[in-house]
Amino acid sequence: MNRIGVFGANGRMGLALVEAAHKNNHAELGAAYVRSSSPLLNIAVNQLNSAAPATINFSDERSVTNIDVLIDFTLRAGMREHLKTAVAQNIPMVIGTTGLDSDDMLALQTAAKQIPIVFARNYSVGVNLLLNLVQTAATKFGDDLDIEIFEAHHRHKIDAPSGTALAIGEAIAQAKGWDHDEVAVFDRSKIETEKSQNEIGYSVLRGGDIVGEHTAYFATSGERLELTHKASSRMTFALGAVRAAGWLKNKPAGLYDMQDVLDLK
Ligand SMILES: NC(=O)C1=CN([C@@H]2O[C@H](COP(=O)(O)OP(=O)(O)OC[C@H]3O[C@@H](n4cnc5c(N)ncnc54)[C@H](OP(=O)(O)O)[C@@H]3O)[C@@H](O)[C@H]2O)C=CC1
Ligand SMILES: O=C(O)C1=N[C@H](C(=O)O)C[C@H](O)C1
Repeated sequence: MNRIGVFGANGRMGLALVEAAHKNNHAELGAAYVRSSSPLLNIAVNQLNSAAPATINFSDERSVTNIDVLIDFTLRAGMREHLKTAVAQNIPMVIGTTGLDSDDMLALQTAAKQIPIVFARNYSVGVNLLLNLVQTAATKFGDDLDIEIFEAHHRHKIDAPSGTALAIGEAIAQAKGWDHDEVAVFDRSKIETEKSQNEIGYSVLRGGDIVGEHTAYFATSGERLELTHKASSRMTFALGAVRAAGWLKNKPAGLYDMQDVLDLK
């Protein structure tokens, strides 16, 4: 049995991960961690999610013991602290936190020299298939092509564009042989020229309880292809992350992603 420890266990994804780990036949929820200052410490997890085991209380993230894989879906600062814990204790890690900067990515790469890490900006099967489909679309149209990415999420999401939108854009840039940082356009309000075809435009909606929607548009003269993924439950991401945790056990140190887990490369 894979004993899973979930950081940020009181968060939206944390509560879904706790449930997914508990329900998985090959995994067991070992611990549900919250910050050391949290008022939830020692409270039963199933008071917040009735599908969680009655036997596990929220515990202090500084006391990680007897865990096979750690999962982190928190925020940048939390992820950095949790990464240090995983490296210090030599525990494999699954990370879904988005909104990371280049320094955070460097920290992930450095840590992955010592422990195996799966880092994915989306743990759904559909989005990981989409990452391959957009590469085909980007290369099969001619040069007369405009590429745009739209994403929509719930009102609580703080990073924008979403990690998934950026992953889609990076996959397209890679297929086109472009440097993503040079072709990404996040704001057109100050641009007074026509759109270049060597760019990837991003747009964002935040509202209500939208779990996560992404569309890549391939618009050419005379036709338009729209590739859309819609997540309708956070449990999709949580189940994917628990699947990644099972895949990660006994893997050598290295930085992996969900396409490795799903054998989509
Ligand atoms: N890769 C994927 O498939 C998916 C990724 N995500 C990503 O997961 C992340 C979490 O999303 P969501 O669950 O909606 O967010 P929530 O705001 O609901 O939860 C965030 C959690 O992180 C904890 N946290 C925040 N900062 C710290 C810190 N410095 N130290 C320790 N713990 C901290 C919070 O604790 P507290 O309550 O005490 O502040 C809370 O438990 C986001 O980055 C989101 O984009 C989401 C869905 C799918
Ligand atoms: O914050 C979310 O909710 C989500 N975040 C991820 C992202 O930034 O792409 C994945 C998913 O779309 C939900």
